Amino acid sequence: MEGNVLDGNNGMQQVDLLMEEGMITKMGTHLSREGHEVISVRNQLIIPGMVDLHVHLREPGGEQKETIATGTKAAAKGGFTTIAAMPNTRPVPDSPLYMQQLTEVIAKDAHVRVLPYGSITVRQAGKELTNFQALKKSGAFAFTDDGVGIQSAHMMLQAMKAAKEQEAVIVAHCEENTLIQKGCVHEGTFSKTHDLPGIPSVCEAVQIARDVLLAEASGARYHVCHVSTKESIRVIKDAKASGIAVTAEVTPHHLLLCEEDIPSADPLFKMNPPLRSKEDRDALLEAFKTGVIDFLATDHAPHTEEEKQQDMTLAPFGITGLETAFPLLYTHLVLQGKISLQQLVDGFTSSPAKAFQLPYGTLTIGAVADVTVIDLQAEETIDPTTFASKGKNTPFAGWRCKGWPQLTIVAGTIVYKKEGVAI
Ligand SMILES: NC(=O)N[C@@H](CC(=O)O)C(=O)O
Ligand SMILES: [Zn+2]
Ligand SMILES: [Zn+2]
Repeated sequence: MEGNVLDGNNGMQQVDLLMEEGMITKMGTHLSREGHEVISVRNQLIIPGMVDLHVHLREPGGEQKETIATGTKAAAKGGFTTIAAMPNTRPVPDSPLYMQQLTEVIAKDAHVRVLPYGSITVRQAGKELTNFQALKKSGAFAFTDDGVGIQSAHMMLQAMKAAKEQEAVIVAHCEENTLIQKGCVHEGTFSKTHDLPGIPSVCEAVQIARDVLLAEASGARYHVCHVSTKESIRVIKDAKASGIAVTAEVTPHHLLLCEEDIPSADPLFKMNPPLRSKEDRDALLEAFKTGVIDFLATDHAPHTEEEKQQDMTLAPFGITGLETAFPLLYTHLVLQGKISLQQLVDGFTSSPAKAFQLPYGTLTIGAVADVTVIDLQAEETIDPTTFASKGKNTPFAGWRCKGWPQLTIVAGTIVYKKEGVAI
């Protein structure tokens, strides 16, 4: 393969990549082409295969919203080669049996690498810890109850102790339920003008503050999902300064949108955590640029059109993200001069890999041949009807973007090629 390589670890180079048996075996200029199939993408950008550690695939139990087949097809189309699947499915992967059943479907149906999360508590009900050792043995990559916050400090401490024993990361959706009454949007100007129940910023930060102290007490590795408020950033920054092993992610929608961008009580703008204030959005961008927030994750959360046609209070939380993440951030942050291309690429490759000690997200000799090719010039309008995902629920329909993935390679095998692309 030949082209311009931008790697979070190694910068931009014009190189040839040799892939053999799923690995990168040589990199350099003027490598011999003899006996090899040549993929020439000279005017395009080659980056490490992208990593998204926060994806809802919905299978088992929610196949009307998404399946492992459709969700991973969407991932491949979005340039992702490794994704981590959230456990808020039915059943929840809270036992070795359910975890095994899940890994069997992944082995059979997935178009990209899928790392399944095990749940922290049985049925994600917050009452009883799962068996981390048994779950890890049957394939759990890390532990989370994403979709709900762990309400009990005692439960979270037990979870962290168990995770430390297994050298696994605790991944947390932070939301203190006693501070919310059926909220559906950020408690702020939009909730007031539309008379909708709000979700206050403090319900997130208060749980992160509790958890970083528990992480310190237990010595566990702790990761915060979808950070949305400036107060959360302050807590994470202080915890990092104190040497606590915490990392954090931010979604494209929280970097690009705020409550002022919600045109009406439209459920396509309803997600959890909600779009916050402009100050929160700006603080998130700054935190990502300075490394207080470690990496990017989509929180791809597909739902059916019927579900999203209900009113703002009844519709489920969540928006799709896999197929639009790179073009959105490239066009509306990189091309606007708000972050560098390197920061965007790192955020979806080397940074999540580093935070979770995964052997992906880099193009180096001996690494797995996970590669994504992007055309930075190609310009298209986001059209949900063309999504590979079953979930068409995006607030970004109609946005014009550059930087569309053209080719996605997992362990040396092409899993996505954009229609009409010559290689
Ligand atoms: N983010 C969302 O708005 N929804 C997620 C749950 C979650 O990530 O908390 C979902 O499963 O739909
Ligand atoms: Zn969540
Ligand atoms: Zn989620």
